[in-house]
Amino acid sequence: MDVKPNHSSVLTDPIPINKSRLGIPSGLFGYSQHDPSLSPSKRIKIPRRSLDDVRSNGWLDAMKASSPPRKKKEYNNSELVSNDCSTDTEDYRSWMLDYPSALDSFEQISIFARNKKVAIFLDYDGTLSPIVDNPDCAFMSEAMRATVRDVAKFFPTAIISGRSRDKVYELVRLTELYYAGSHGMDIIGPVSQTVPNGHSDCLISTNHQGKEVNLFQPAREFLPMIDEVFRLIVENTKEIKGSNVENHKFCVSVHYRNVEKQNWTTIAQSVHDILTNYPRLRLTHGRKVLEVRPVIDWNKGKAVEFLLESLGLTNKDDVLPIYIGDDTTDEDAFKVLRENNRGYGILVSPIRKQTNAFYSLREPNEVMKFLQLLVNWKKRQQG
Ligand SMILES: O=P(O)(O)OC[C@H]1O[C@H](O[C@H]2O[C@H](CO)[C@@H](O)[C@H](O)[C@H]2O)[C@H](O)[C@@H](O)[C@@H]1O
Repeated sequence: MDVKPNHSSVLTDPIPINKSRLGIPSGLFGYSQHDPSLSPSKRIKIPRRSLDDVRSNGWLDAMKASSPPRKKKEYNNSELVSNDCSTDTEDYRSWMLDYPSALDSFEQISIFARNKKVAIFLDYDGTLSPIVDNPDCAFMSEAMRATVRDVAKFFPTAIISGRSRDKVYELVRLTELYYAGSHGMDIIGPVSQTVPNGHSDCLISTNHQGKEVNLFQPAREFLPMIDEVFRLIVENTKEIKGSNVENHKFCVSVHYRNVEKQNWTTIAQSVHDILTNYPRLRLTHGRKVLEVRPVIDWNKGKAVEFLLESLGLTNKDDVLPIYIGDDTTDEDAFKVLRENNRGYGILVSPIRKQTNAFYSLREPNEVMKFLQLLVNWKKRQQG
C-alpha cells in the first residue's frame, strides 16, 4: 500500500538530547534489575555549576527552538496562540508543498481510507487544546469535546499525551476513548485475546466505569525514582521565578515558558546537575518544557503500535491509523506510521518544522474541522 503523497524526504528529530545518556543500553527490558546504587539518596551532592554543560550539549539551543513564536491575545485569563502567527508567510506556504493541509487534502485521504478501518490517535496539548501559559488551564473547548466524542463513535480513538493518564483524563473526560499517559508509558487499552507483542507486564484492570481494561506500564519500576527526582527538581528550581514542575507519574515536566529568558540557563543547569546522578533517566524537549523520563525503549510511537495490536488492527492493508500531534515527542508516532507506509501523521504547527508527518494543520481549530470532516464522511459512507 502506498499512503505517500508526493513528499520530499523527512528528517528525524532535530532536537538534540543529552548525549551523555545515550550510551546507556535502552532496551525496554534492560532496566528490569533494580540497582540501588543507581538510585541516589535525597542528599545528593549537586556538582559545581558549569554553564558550559547545558550549552555544549545543546540543551539551550533546543530550548530556544522549542516553541513557535506567538502573538498574544487575552481570552478567559489565558493566553491563546493567535492563528495569525506566521502561516501566511511565503516560507510557510513553500513548506506546505511538502506537508499539505489535511483539510485541503481531505478528499485524497478519504479515497485512501475507503474500505479501511480507520483508527485515530490524538495528542492533547497544542492539538486538542490551545497552548496556554498555565498547564492547569489547558482546557479543550466543549465543541472540541463533542467532536472527539463523535469521532469515537465511528473509529477506535486514543489520546496519547505527555501528561499523566489521570491528568489528561480529567481534562478530556470522555469514557469512550483509550488513554496513554506519560508519553505512552501508561496505557489503558482494550482487553485483547493475545498479549500485544508478547509484553509480559500487561495487567487486566478496571477503568473509571468499572469496565475491564488492559493496563500497560512498562516503566513501573521507575515510579520511586521519578518521584524522588520530581521533588529534587521542585526544591532546586523553586527560586527561579516562573518555573513550574509537574509530576506525570512516569516522567517529570519542567516548564520554562514563564521564566525570563536570561534564567533559562539556570533552570537547564539545575535539571542537568540533578540528572547527572540518575543515569537511568534522560531528557527530551517539548514546547518550552524539559521532559525527564526513564531510559527505556518506549515512546508515543511504541504506544501507537501497542494499541493497534490490542485493537487487532495490525493488518496494514485494511487499517489506516491517523495520528495528529504538535510536538517533538509526537515525531516518534509519525515515524512509526511513515515507516512501511502504515498511516498518516498530521503535524499541527503554524510554522515550518522538520517532521515525519505527511500532512499539516495550523492549530487546534483546524484539528476540530478535520475530525468533523472524518465523522461526516463516515456517516455518508454508512448511508
Ligand atoms: O503530549 P501532550 O499532550 O502534548 O503533552 C505535552 C506537554 O503538554 C503540556 O505542556 C504544554 O502545554 C502547556 C499548556 O498549554 C504549556 O503551558 C506548555 O508550555 C507546553 O509545553 C503539559 O503541561 C506537559 O506536562 C506535557 O508534557
